[in-house]
Amino acid sequence: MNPVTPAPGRDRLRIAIQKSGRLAEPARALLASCGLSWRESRDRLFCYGESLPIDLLLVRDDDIPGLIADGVCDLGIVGRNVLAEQDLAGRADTDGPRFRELRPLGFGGCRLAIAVPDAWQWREPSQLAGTRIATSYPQLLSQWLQGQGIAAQVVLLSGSVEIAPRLGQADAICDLVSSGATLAANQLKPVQTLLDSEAVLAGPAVDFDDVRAELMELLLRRLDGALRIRRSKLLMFQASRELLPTLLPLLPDAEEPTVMRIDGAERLALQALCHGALTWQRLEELKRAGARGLMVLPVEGLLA
Ligand SMILES: Nc1ncnc2c1ncn2[C@@H]1O[C@H](COP(=O)(O)OP(=O)(O)OP(=O)(O)O)[C@@H](O)[C@H]1O
Ligand SMILES: O=P(O)(O)OC[C@H]1O[C@H](OP(=O)(O)OP(=O)(O)O)[C@H](O)[C@@H]1O
Ligand SMILES: [Mg+2]
Repeated sequence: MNPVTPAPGRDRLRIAIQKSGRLAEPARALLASCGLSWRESRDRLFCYGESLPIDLLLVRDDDIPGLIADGVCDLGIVGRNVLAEQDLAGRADTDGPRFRELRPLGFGGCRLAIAVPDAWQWREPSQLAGTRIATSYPQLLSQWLQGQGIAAQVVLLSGSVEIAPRLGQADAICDLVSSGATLAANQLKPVQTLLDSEAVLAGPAVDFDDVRAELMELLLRRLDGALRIRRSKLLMFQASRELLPTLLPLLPDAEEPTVMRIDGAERLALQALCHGALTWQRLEELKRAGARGLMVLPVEGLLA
């Protein structure tokens, strides 16, 4: 099958994902955890859905919004940063948003931020007036500058934005930041976040009116289950009965725990499905409140 021709009759759903890069592996793993399996084409650009009529097209992440806009693909997994930038870029042709963010997916987390040289005494955004700001995100940056009423020059660079101030091409930059290591290595500091980003499942702003609507609904249902499970853990511990009123409020994101008596004693064994992050701090808090033998287990599947 030719990967860039819409599927005949539109009886299959086609999802664009990154071929290689940060989002490639987690995107495939997430879709696989929704029960999707594929047969890969020899050129490794197209994956034919075997378990469901849902195919994958493997592309550069920057191409994903355009493929959705052109109807070549129905959905895509892409960073919110790329989607939002290209949505703004295409607004001249349409009245409202061209794309819809269907689900945030919990990976590829980063932020689009303005960074200035370490030596700057940063106080407020108005200091950017009259400066040159290098970025690969001209639309998002221009929109933010306009909202702030700041007149600055946007210098468009496709990569290696962080070295622009050292090369004298710009005074400040606007780029993706995750750990902050790249900024630090270039003697820059982040001063203003424009967008918090993560990978999202994106689709066109308009609804499908054929079998793709049902396929998308099925996929979203499975995705919601898979995402919920991904964050869920089974917490097991023991405690004496009189401590329950102290311990249970420490588990606000847990479902009603299962409570079992141990050998008729006053000690209880509890297991609770927790949907929030079970950090070391939370476990230590439970221990201080009298929980013993705390154990956290991954959840492989869940059928309510
Ligand atoms: N340092 C980072 N940490 C976490 N996520 C990031 C980071 N940098 C970028 N991302 C997210 O991952 C997405 C893909 O980044 P990647 O570096 O793989 O893209 P790319 O080099 O443009 O790949 P492609 O070859 O597909 O064009 C970004 O658009 C962003 O949403
Ligand atoms: O805050 P950090 O953890 O350092 O991450 C931020 C860097 O990561 C991304 O670049 P990437 O590593 O993908 O390099 P590239 O942009 O040159 O592809 C991004 O463009 C930043 O440069
Ligand atoms: Mg790219």
